[in-house]
Amino acid sequence: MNTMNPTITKEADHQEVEAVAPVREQPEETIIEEGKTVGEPFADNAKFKLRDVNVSYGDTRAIKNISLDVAKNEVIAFIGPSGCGKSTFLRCLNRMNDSIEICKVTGSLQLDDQDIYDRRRDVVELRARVGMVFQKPNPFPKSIYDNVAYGPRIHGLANRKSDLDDIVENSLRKAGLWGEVKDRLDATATGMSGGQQQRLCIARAIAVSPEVILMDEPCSALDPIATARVEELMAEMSESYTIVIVTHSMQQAARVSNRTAYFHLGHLVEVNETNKVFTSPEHELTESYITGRFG
Ligand SMILES: Nc1ncnc2c1ncn2[C@@H]1O[C@H](COP(=O)(O)OP(=O)(O)OP(=O)(O)O)[C@@H](O)[C@H]1O
Repeated sequence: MNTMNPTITKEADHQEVEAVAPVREQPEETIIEEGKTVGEPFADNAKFKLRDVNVSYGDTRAIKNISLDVAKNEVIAFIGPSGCGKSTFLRCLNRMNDSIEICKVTGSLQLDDQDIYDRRRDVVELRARVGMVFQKPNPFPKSIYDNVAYGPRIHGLANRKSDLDDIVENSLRKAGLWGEVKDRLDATATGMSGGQQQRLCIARAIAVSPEVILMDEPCSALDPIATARVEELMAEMSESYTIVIVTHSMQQAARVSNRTAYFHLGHLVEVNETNKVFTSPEHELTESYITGRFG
């Protein structure tokens, strides 16, 4: 870990980030010590142990020496201005960055004390354990039933049709969708409303019995009613799953999460109980962001 000899980074240096995603009234005088996060980034019952994580796209550093634990069965929200690295960091947790050729991830990333980036690791199995829900609902152009049954089929989770039927029904129930679709399971999923499609994608993730669900701005394409439904669902799901959510909405982070992590230009500035982050943040950058001074 680099905290013994932290690199001092002046934030005005990072033109490449600002060029892509302009951040208003960046407090330029604020110095962030690389690898130094204020608050409570570590947990006793860690599901993920992430240490000294760096991510680059070619020559551009997007994640700068971040260390964080994600606790079992917590809901942790990643917030911060556009381009600060929230999605990049989230995608490390189930190796979704693997498909980006110029993306290089270094550091120690462990799930249940096992290296996520071990060469021998089966990435398909990893992504079944660590499921993902994306910003835009992305159901397959198949029936509602087949969308949910797809994962269990390829992972061999059901031997008989009746087992598969049970998995589909249970997953749709957990996603709060069963009542709305039980009479039209053969209808095509792309004909559903956006909110229903997103809950279908959650059902699809749940169907392979994941331990963790990563959510990358899951409500940004939804109206307020559909958003409220997904947030209710997250509260129910948090009893069974560890949830990591990237959100642009501070209100959403405040409503759904136990802990909040504030990212800034690739640094993890602060991690604390959500209530503390929004009522008495420790770092001046967190305070500036949550009070709307920039971002
Ligand atoms: N595929 C990619 N290739 C090159 N650079 C990328 C790629 N994806 C992200 N980046 C860069 O990495 C940095 C972090 O981006 P990232 O999308 O992780 O930020 P974010 O905080 O999730 O942003 P937003 O809130 O706008 O979604 C940005 O400078 C971005 O331009």
